[in-house]
Amino acid sequence: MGKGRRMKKQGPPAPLDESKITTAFKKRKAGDSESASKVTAVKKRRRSDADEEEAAPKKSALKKSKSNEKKKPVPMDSDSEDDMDDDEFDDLDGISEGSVDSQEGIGRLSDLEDDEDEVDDDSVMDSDDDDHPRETMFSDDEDLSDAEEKLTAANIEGLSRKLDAEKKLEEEEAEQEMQDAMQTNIAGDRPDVFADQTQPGLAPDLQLLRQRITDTIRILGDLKGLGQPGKSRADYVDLVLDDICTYYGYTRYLAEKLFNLFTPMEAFAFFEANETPRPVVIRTNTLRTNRRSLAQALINRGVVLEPVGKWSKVGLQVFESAVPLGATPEYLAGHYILQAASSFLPVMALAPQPNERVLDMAAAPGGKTTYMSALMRNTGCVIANDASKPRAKGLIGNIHRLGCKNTIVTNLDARTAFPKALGGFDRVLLDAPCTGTGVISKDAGVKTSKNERDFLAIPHMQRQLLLAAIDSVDHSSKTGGYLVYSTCSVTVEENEAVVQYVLRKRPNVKIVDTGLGDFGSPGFTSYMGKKFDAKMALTRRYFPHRENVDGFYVCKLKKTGPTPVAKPSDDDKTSTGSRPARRASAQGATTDEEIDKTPILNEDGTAPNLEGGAFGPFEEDEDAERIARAERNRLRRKGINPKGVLNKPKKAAKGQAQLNETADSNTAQEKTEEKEEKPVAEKTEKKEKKEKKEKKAKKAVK
Ligand SMILES: C[S@@+](CC[C@H](N)C(=O)[O-])C[C@H]1O[C@@H](n2cnc3c(N)ncnc32)[C@H](O)[C@@H]1O
Repeated sequence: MGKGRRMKKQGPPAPLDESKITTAFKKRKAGDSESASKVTAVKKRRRSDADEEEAAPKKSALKKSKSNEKKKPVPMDSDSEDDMDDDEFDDLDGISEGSVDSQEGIGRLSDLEDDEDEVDDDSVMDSDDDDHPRETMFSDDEDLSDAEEKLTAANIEGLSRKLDAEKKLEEEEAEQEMQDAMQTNIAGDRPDVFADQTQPGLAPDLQLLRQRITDTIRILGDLKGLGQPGKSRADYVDLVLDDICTYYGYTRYLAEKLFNLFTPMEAFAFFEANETPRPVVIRTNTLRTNRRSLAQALINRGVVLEPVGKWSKVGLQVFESAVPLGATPEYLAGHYILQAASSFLPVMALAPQPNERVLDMAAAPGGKTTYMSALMRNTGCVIANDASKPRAKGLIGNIHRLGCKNTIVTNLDARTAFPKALGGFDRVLLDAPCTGTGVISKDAGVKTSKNERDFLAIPHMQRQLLLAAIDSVDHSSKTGGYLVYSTCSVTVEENEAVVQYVLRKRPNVKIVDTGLGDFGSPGFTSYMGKKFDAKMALTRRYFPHRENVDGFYVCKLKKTGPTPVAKPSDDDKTSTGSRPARRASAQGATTDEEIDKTPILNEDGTAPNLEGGAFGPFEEDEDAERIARAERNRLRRKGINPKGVLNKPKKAAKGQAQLNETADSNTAQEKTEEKEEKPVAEKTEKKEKKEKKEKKAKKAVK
């Protein structure tokens, strides 16, 4: 499967099978990928030239603008909106809608108002029966398909027949090549992957390394048949992990964590997918235009695109562009935003409705805020919060550019600000700061920058934020009462484990269907011996190698009852209380009068067991102890006696301080603001080493 072909469609793929993965093996044979993409680009160019000839009468108007333009691979100002520079947003501040009107192509754009009846109906709804997945939420998309298919046909006509034939041929060749390779490998009955490949003084031969990875993975799939006598599964896993680290450049810690999420074969496909960029996608801003008009305008500028897939009514996948997508008049006029396809999903799951009161807890740079605002048709109110001031500025830039008028930006730490400052929302989105293991193709730095400490500190912050999110929802909302938790990470610690934690702390929430249909895979219901809530299967996971989108996790929760008003001592940790209750307190009413005391029952009608922390505040000590335990284990693994290194009485407090600091800065999105902090034990180790050195030096002097 070539890169271009993989980018062509983003719909739900067939379940991953071995043949797909073996094709992936082929794709990244040393030096292949670049030439493959070039070939694809050339093919596309050829294809679109042919298209132009075929569709000549239809496209005479388009041809004029296109004839002298040579198609180029999508140039952009940034990979996606999530990665935009603040400067870029600042540049947009001075641009008014009026000023854009004088620019090229605006004749078409000014017609948009007449097209009101054609504006894509991109509204989304909650599932009627929360516990049972709806048939599909995408069926109404089909109404548009006629018009859009014509448009797409004008743009990418000819992609099909000729390409299909080429594709078939390529696939047959690939299959044959793979078969040949497998035969060669299998022929020497049990491949000896442990034979030393290194040549003294030379860097590892990447091709040999790659071959050994594929061999080892194959052996792991049939250890009995292909394994060497005396070698265990652990030996092979150890070897393949070492090779993965060398070949792809991961730390051993992260490679192992990611490897453990999949079968060895699938893990390889995941690591491979992280080496290639995901398709470029733009989201139509339906506050300003509709997808058809936008596509037409961009086609006129030489952009090759098509609808992203049946699952979205507003997404356009861009294959090639003669112009930078972050600088077209349509972009500047706010007709679209560069936004990764998977980041549409949390908003679609939340399904904000017109006139609701919605909170976006961690909103910058605003891809999801502005989508929510569009779904609400600029009615109601979206509170868009972000703890980072520079990022909040970018958020404001996007809100202005996209014409969102129902949005208020706040710059608060959502862990403590909500619901204290504001609460009682109909819906809350928590698109949490995370380690970014789902977006390694965009930020390869994640491969080496995320360590054990991050995987404790970041989930710690995520748990705090999610409790605050739950407490900010009005369970009695007539239209909502929902919240969505999402991350762009694929690790269990940041996803299912966080949700499991809040289910224990807040029996007044339950997991409901995301409404995202079959796209993606169900969340894990167990992992490494840990069992999660059975409904965790209703949460959705998205992977680069399965859906060809950024890795993402989406969980939708419904608040079923009030969060009791916090005890005064709890207030500073995590404030709680529903809007009616807090309003009552503010008005001097006794909370007894106002609080809905209807007991929250289990699904089977029995009373829940509230012992062991239910409705408790966020437990700092519990987490600090968790961190300290992990630190002790880490030291033991290194052969260091933790007792000698860690100062017991101080460690919890230090661990906590360290946690909070890390949580503030150490996110994938804020990597530029990251501070280098050394863990307590590391610092102590260094100090000890320094002292030893000094002693040695003194001895030497004597
Ligand atoms: C994944 S990004 C959000 C992306 C955004 N939802 C979008 O679609 O464009 C996470 C954001 O969380 C913010 N953040 C980190 N800690 C926070 C906190 N304690 N309170 C609020 N926001 C926080 C970061 O500044 C970052 O912008």
